[in-house]
Amino acid sequence: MSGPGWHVQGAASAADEKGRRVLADRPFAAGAVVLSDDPYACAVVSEQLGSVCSCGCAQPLEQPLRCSACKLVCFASRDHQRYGWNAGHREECAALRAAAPRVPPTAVRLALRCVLRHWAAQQGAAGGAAAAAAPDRFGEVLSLQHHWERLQDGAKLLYAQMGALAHSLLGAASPGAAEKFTPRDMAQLIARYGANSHTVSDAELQPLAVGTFPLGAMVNHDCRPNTVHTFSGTRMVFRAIRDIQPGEEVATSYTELGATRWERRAALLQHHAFDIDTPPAAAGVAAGQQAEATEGGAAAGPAAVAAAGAVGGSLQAAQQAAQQAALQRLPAQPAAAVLSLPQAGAEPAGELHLCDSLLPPWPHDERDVELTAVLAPAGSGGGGSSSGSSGSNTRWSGMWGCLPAARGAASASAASESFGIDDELLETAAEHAALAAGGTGSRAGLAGGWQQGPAQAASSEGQRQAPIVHCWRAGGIQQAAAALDLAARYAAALRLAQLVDGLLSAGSAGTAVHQLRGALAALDGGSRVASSRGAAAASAATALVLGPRHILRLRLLAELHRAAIAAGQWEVALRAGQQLLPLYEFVYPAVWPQLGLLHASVAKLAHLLERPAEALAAAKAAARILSVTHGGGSAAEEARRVAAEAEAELAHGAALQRRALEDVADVDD
Ligand SMILES: C[S@@+](CC[C@H](N)C(=O)[O-])C[C@H]1O[C@@H](n2cnc3c(N)ncnc32)[C@H](O)[C@@H]1O
Repeated sequence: MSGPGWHVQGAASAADEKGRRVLADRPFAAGAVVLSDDPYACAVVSEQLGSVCSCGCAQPLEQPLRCSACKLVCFASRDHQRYGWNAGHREECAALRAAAPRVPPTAVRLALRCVLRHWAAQQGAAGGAAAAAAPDRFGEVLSLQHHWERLQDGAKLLYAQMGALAHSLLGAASPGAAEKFTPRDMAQLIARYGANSHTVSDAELQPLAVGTFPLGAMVNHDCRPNTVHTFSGTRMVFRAIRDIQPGEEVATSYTELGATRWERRAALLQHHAFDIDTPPAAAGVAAGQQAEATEGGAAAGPAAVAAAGAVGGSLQAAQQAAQQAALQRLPAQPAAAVLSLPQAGAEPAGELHLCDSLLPPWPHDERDVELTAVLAPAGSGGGGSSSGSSGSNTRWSGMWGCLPAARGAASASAASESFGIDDELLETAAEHAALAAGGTGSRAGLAGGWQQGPAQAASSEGQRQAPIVHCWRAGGIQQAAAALDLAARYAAALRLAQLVDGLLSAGSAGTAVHQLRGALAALDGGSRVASSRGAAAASAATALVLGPRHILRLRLLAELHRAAIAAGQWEVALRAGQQLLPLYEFVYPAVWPQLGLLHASVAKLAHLLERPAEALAAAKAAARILSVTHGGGSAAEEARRVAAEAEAELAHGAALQRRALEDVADVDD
């Protein structure tokens, strides 16, 4: 496969896990379109079915025209409806009616559209109509990797259940197609989407649809990508975010870059079945060598444990164990001590895991030290374990916590092997898939792959999970009470972050703003969560605070910015946005959609609040970034409009000031 300025190269060998890749054949300057692709099939995400056209254009609707038969999907106009009907909705409509009143998950609807398109192409070919149609790319879709053999049991079960559902609906849509495709075929097609489909989003990164892009899916992942993809309608466009040289691999990011390395690793393992920290595949590699080989070179993580285990046993088993640990965000070293966090109402209490380590106890990169830094006030006696300071605070060490994903599907492997799915499981799978298809994070960047499946199902259960907060400090934990106090504030903030979506959709944005501000103040050493065991000691000991670039601070500020806009609290939103900008500059490439959109949001807020100098600076930055990431388009135009208006306001203000000065001079004369 090749195109103007690029070609797809096959895997170097059978052992080359990266598989096919896109290579540049000529230089591409920053901002240039490298390649683009139309979807073979796409399906509007469940929560947008009433507000986005389902003819295949994914256009937002002002006056939705609902299909009178299935009463589910909508179209932009009669023309779009006619086109959509002939392009596959006729058959899809029968399937949707068969499923009513339930709405099949997005992945199931996408699988139906894909198979129905291929079936129609085959029927057309059989009827001699092939010449009129574009070449059928279904073979390219089938060439995408489903990684079935590497999937976790829970993922296999979910895909098997969705496959069974898709097959039963295919029977209603097209009995002929249902004879050709088995439930297993449908399950493996859906598993392919797990690693290869993309969320079609609008300029603001709001999800509209999910599509399968056979060429777009050839672009591999890199945590330091040289392209970014955005959408023009449903067309997926990859643009260079820096100059690309001939021979260089074209890469994008599949995962949110505003994250620690171990979070990115877990997300890529979960959704794309590859490991960015795979130990060299040679048995007998010493754990120490492994630690040196990790990016950042400082921490022995699960990869090192895997290699150590491999010395005496199976390398593959050790790697799998390491990957399981990575998926659960478990550090390699056992904790030196585990303490219970104070109970928060009816919620499970949570734990603090204390670790004797200077650096994060996972394979990490140099940014992660900043993203997890904990500071102690200078002179408190708590600092000095490492270099670095912020204001009067000095580096104490690090803290990172999460609400662990719920587990429990492990016993399901037998069912998934046999596809003997009972109705109750099918129902659960559909619900999980609906959860997965809805509300996923284009807000969080969704740098690519459709974040779907078990992770979302698990993270929704994660709300009821007890937080685990890891804290590390070299030379043993001398100040457990202070660590416990900060960890309690950390855990409370994690729980709150899980509730923000619910508060916003319940119309309680003001409450979300209030609580988020309280959480940020608490993490900066303001009022603290009382710990029965640690409060007294902590107040006497060092009051630890989060570092200025801590990942939790970034996430809370992003939520505060969003909630304050929803609440119409412009001052709070502007301030949160301005505090967030340097953090985004730290985690994202210099040219990246989230960064451009945040500058644009800050520009609009400053403009609204009549602060033209701030508006102008932010609008110029937004226009510069968005004209690369979005290739101009409405988002960059809007930023340019704000810049022009702010400039005019500044000029007007300067003219008024000049005139006032002249008037004063006249009076003096
Ligand atoms: C969207 S496909 C990319 C095309 C793929 N290489 C192929 O041959 O079909 C995603 C899959 O490519 C592989 N992949 C992508 N980026 C990778 C990376 N940086 N390291 C290892 N494997 C990668 C993984 O198997 C992943 O599930």
